[in-house]
Amino acid sequence: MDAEVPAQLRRRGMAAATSGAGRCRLSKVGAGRRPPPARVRVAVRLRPFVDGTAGENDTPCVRGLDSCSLEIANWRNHQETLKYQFDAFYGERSSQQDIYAGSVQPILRHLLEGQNASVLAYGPTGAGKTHTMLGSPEQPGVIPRALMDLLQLTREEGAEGRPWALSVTMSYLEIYQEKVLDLLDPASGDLVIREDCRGNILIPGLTQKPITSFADFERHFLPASQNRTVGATRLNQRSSRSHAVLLVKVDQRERLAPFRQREGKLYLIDLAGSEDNRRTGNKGLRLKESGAINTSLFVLGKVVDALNQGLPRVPYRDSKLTRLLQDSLGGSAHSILIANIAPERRFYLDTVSALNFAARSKEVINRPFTNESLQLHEAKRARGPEEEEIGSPEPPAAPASASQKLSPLQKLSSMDPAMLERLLSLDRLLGSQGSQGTPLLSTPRRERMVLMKTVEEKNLEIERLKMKQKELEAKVLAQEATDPKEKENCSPIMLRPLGRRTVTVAKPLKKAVVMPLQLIQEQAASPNAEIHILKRKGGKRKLESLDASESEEKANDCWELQISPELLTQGRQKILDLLNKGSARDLRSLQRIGQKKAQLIVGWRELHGPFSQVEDLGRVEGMSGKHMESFLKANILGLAAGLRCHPS
Ligand SMILES: Nc1ncnc2c1ncn2[C@@H]1O[C@H](COP(=O)(O)OP(=O)(O)OP(=O)(O)O)[C@@H](O)[C@H]1O
Repeated sequence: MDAEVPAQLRRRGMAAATSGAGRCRLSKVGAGRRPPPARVRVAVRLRPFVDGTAGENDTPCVRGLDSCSLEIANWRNHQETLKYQFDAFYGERSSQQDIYAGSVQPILRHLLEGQNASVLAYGPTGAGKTHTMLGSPEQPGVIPRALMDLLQLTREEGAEGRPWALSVTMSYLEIYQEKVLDLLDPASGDLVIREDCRGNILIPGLTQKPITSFADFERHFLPASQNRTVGATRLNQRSSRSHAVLLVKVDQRERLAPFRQREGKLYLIDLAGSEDNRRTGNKGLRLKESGAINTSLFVLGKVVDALNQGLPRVPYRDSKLTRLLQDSLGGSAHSILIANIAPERRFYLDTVSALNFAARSKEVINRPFTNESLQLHEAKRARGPEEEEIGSPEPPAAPASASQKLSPLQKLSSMDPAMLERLLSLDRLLGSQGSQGTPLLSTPRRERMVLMKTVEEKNLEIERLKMKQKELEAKVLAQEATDPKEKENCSPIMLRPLGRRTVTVAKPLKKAVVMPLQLIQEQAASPNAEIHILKRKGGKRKLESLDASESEEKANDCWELQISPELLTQGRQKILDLLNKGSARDLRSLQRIGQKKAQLIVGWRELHGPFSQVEDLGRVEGMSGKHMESFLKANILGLAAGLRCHPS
């Protein structure tokens, strides 16, 4: 959320909000009835090109099809688009009132029935979350509109002579790096989330301010938002790197016997922007923040998925955000997730991942959108402007309908290489999920199991082929090594555990020389054998004695060639098994893997399924190319040495 709340929101925002809220259709109904379990509804909002972002020929890479679906260009096949289906889709011409009236206002009445509700704005940075939630003085968003409506409703329902007395309080907090911080009392530090015996979630010590009017709300909300601004300036973009949570509680007390009490909670949440660190290149604090953001968004995805699929276990406790929302997501609570997306081509990847996060279903449509755009333009010209107006029955603010003409989609063929590389890695990721582009998170359980099994079988097949190839290579090289001419220049390379102090080392050969298997086994039987690596000096090769660290450095470039293919494969397999089956604790037994990395690996595995090869580890957050290299070297050499000394 942009921390700065426009000053005019105070007056103009209130007036504008009133115009929307004044026609409030809320009513207090069905109190006391047990409601059916509610799933999380998902809406997508596409923002328009904002000032200065559209190039001369810029067209969106995503467009609405009707009030529930949209399509996005498929970068892999320009003749296809990907169609996504949601509970609601709001196009670029939709107004703040459309989103509020269509997706938020209907759930507010449940608060007066003693039920909870939540509205979450999700999406990449700059896609319009703050605009949707807070808005501007001219276009107030969900927060001012909902507050205006709720306050008006509670005034009416709690008036003298009515059976219930109503009161409203507000709290405002942020979740930053898994810490719960009170924005109404910034000095209070990290707060604890607790659950009472009835399953209600509480934050002891969190400030609650009674509010009876919108002016009251602003009096508390504006300075609290300023608190966030200070943090944002100091910590660089902190505002978009925390989840901002506004909690509004409606308490009801019956005026006459039996003096019942009810409480309804409304969470209005501007989530931190979702991002991919491999693309942003985040380091240090940014990386840490991103880790926390991605973890909590990932858990939120799992929670929404579990609720919508009716799974028996919902992983609320896996992050502070979902723990806080435990009694307001699922059960009898009413929740709406608004995924915000941007039309610009540079956001294409973020848009695809936001849609995959939010999607319940997706299909590929054979639609050559570039041709279609042309036809549309031509048809437009042929029809003339008047006809075009008549042919567009929807009011401008309404979501796109199937009958409406579709705007042309952005051509993705002229994509820059960096973007292409990012897409390729996303594609590999989706490919490794065996999903053919279907988000695994949103795939029904049985289907998911079948997919996982297929992927596993394919991976095994690949592994078998790889091993065969290595064996063949080893055979060829072994023949070369025994060739008398070659023998003059080469001597077998031996490997010993890294811990040895004195070793005989030479510069790695350009040509790999792999010992015959038999010889390796003989050497393995003697654990004290030294490493013999040839070094070329002055055109001749000679053996030199160096200490272990120097040998490690010298052998850096071709360490894999120093190990027999069999040992290499076994070492890799051992690491792979550990990566796929080990707990976070087991994973820490690997070199270069600390507690945080171990947790990230477990998280990645839960999201994407098993690693198909050790190199997949590079997809885990924080595993840079360099880190991967040293990880592989340290672990494979160590394990291979262990295997050689203790062959299983
Ligand atoms: N529907 C919209 N109509 C007009 N302008 C919009 C719309 N959505 C967003 N914008 C504008 O786009 C810009 C970025 O939007 P916004 O700040 O809401 O993004 P955000 O997702 O909250 O980003 P961050 O995560 O960095 O806070 C702002 O200038 C905002 O006014």
